[in-house]
Amino acid sequence: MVDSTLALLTQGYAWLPDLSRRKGPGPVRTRLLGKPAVALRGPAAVKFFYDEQHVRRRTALPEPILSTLFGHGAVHTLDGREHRARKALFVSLLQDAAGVAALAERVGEEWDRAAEEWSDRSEVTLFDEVGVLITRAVCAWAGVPLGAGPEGASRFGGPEGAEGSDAEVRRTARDLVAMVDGFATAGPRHWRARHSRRRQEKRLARLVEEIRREVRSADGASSGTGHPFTGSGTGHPLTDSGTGRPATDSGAGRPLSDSGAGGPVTAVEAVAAHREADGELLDPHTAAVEILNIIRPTVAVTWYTVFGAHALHRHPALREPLALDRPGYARAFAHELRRFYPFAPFVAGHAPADVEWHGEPIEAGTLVLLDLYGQNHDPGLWHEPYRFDPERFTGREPGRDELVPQGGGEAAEGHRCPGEDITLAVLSTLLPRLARLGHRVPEQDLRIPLDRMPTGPRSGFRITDVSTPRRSED
Ligand code: HEM
Repeated sequence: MVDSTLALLTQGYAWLPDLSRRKGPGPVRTRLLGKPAVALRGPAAVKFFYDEQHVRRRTALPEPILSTLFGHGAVHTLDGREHRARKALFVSLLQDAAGVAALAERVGEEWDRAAEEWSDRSEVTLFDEVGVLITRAVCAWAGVPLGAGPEGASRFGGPEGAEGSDAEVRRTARDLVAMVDGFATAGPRHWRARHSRRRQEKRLARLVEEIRREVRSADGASSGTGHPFTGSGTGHPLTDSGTGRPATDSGAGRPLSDSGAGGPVTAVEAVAAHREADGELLDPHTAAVEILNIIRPTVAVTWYTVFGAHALHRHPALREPLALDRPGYARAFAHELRRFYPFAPFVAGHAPADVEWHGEPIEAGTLVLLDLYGQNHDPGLWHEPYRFDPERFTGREPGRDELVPQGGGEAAEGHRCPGEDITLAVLSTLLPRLARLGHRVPEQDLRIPLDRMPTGPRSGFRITDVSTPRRSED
């Protein structure tokens, strides 16, 4: 059988749908990186794929993807008990309704501040600016200091003054975007991604060590009992867990919202305090990897925001219900953006033993792909799948394994993305603002190349003559 690695790299999102069309219905057999592979799609395939008897993740992700997108030792690479213990940390942090709402509110405030500034500029590239404003919001929310800024001076000696802060926010945004942008290419974008990841991992590992030192010394000063990080009874999650449960389950306070007892607990503090299935803290490097697995994909919502601008430009009639905040419409629009536009192409794991899918044998060691992009455009599941229509989702939520841009199954049990609430909340905050933003879209290259991964409008979506709703009323 022909190896498809080159075809994947050159055709991008079109590769698997093309192969499926050529081979007809049913699983698609091919080879990737020299190994036998089979691609599946559809709600029943989602159930099959997310059963660990059928698919395991540990060795499935190639080194170039780990060194750019996810990080070595990331939750994405774990199975079984180790995965469930680590995943509980993400689920408790990222599916806490108050925490999600607090993040979305911050993103909205940053947009409002930025939009005022855009109106003083002759032209703005939306992709760049949205990346920066989400970076600013998510880092403040997660407890990642970026020099002095609205939150005040850094505990960790970042550059002082608003200018220093702005430069650092932009540098960090560039790194976070680069990690996503360079995972599926062999050229300079890939090396930039590796470099960005190394820089951010180093910095965040130092932050974790510093937080742990601070807590140890505070704990020593207040109680003077026993070994730090093991049940000192101070109520701080870093010292109070020791149970193998994630710190945020300890009752020490709700993550990311002011608990009133023991003060707010940030995502960074929760990761620093998290204990693995064996009761051990994460080593600082892995903790840094997982902090990045919270802030990097939040910044990746930039891609969908720009797709939102593209959709509104192509379908101006959809602007009004968004701008007027018709109940449920922004969420429906966000679902349709995630279905229609290409982002994650597929997810992959290995068959741990000889297994069978609908009578088709899948040999142990076979790479099993779940075709996310293909499923989101499957005419058997979606009427006119290549038509952008948010009304598909008005008045109804998609089925668990039907719409799968961020994986399928249950987030708490399998590898489904734990960041869907955040993705939807951030988009539901930004899309109505985007629809209300006065602007012009000058002549530019808005094509979205399917052979580039990840992709987006080539121009980054440039806008001119920006006016904010308040300004235009002045
Ligand atoms: C831009 C929107 C996003 C897209 C397209 C996306 C897509 C995905 C996909 C396809 C997976 C893999 C599912 C699997 O392996 O079965 C995943 C996993 C993950 N995502 Fe997202 N995601 C997004 C936003 C977020 C956000 C906002 C966060 C966190 C704040 C996040 C955190 C994670 C984590 C930690 C995992 C690993 C889960 C595990 O292996 O158990 N993602 N995401």
